[in-house]
Amino acid sequence: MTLVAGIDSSTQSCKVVVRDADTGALVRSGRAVHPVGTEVDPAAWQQALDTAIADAGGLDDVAALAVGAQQHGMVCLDESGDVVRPALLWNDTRSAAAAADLVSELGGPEAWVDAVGSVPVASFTITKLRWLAEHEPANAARTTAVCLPHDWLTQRLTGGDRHTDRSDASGTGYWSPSSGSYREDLLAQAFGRTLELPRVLEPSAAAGHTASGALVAAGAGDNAAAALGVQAEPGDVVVSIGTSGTAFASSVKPAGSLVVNGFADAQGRFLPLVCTLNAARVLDATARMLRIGVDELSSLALSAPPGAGGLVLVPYLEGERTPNRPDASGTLHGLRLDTATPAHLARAAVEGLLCSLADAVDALVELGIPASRVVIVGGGARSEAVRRIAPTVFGCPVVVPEPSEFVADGAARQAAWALSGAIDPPQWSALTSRCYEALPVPSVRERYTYARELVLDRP
Ligand SMILES: Nc1ncnc2c1ncn2[C@@H]1O[C@H](COP(=O)(O)OP(=O)(O)O)[C@@H](O)[C@H]1O
Ligand SMILES: O=C(CO)[C@@H](O)[C@H](O)COP(=O)(O)O
Repeated sequence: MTLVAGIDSSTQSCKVVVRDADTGALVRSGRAVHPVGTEVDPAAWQQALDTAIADAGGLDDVAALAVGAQQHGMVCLDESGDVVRPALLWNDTRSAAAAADLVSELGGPEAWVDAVGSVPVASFTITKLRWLAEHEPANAARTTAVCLPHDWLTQRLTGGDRHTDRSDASGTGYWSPSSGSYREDLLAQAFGRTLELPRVLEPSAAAGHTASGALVAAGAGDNAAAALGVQAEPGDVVVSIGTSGTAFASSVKPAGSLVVNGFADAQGRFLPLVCTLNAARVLDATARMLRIGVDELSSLALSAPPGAGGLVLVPYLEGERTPNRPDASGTLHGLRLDTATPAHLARAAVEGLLCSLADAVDALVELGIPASRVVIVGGGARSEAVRRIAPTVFGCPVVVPEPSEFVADGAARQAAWALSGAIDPPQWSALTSRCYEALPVPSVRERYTYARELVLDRP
């Protein structure tokens, strides 16, 4: 049996899966936690990767591997290749003002959509580089190269040159998915000069080999890797409920808007995507407030009526990216004596999270992307309340594949693809999924929209 490995170096943890290259069958897996915070020393990702690999029983017997990782994080390197400062992650909002400046300097948001498919917000690497130039001139002066979390880990595995792929390059703000080339002019405008950038590999290319001789594939941003892992069908919109909430779909042509990020995918196509800052951790935070675990939160939520008696949680607990309100906070709206119960709060948290993601799906639909089904993945998809309430909020059937680490799975599938030399990725066994259907409850979204508009412009 030929083995391949996939790595997911995501916000909260590092996961490793080892799979059969031909069938995709899971052979073994491992994981390790990442430090908390929006600024992380990349060495901590390396340590977590080493621990996760050991937990998975080592990778000496794998023929190929690939890294999927959280997008956008700014890893600054000096001329020796050493890290200049801790990486600023996708959910670090300190560069929000820099993002606004960059948008107006280029002539407005439409100019950015034309240039790179997306309007940069604080998550995008280019805005972090502007922030660095303005706030840490000594660190900026030392920086000669910049790369992303998956690029950095891939280079650590190969010991060779730095590479990236189309999907991750498309989240920088200085690479154009439609032309397939860097916009070094935009980088220079943002940072004051250009920097050494990783070479962008095609989806099935090799970045190099590990010391033990395993092929290291191009890797990908985590959402693009998840798209490879879930093997979604036309008409499916994938909604990932991890630290971030994302809604995305495969597209044969570039597709971005003022709200939708027009990313590239990891199969040579495109991945229009909407991302929120607040997803699974809305459930974590609510469970913490109630001093219960997430499973009990789920049971409580299901014990309350749809609409939580009018109680609405607008879940902007870390500020928000879509809509772009970096300084927003969360709000509870509609609290009354009869809704002041743990069950109503639990229901409001699940519904608020899902309404925010339904807004994200709507933004894709407005771009002409079909959404006949929603496929939910990520840690939050393990919640029974999320699964059962989702179709009432999304207004369409919701498919939940049997829980798996889809980012790591997609990276493993990419590794098998690179190893095979074939034109297309291998067709692995179909996933076992369950479909949840329920009548839509439009009043839940109507009330959420009302509450959201009330608080949108208040910090
Ligand atoms: N059964 C569950 N119910 C609700 N949330 C869950 C459940 N299991 C895991 N989670 C949450 O999922 C999140 C981790 O999801 P994951 O997709 O691995 O995130 P990331 O990739 O961003 O690190 C955590 O916040 C965790 O609390
Ligand atoms: O910024 C984005 C997408 O644009 C996020 O989706 C990050 O890629 C982090 O992903 P998770 O760790 O939440 O999976």
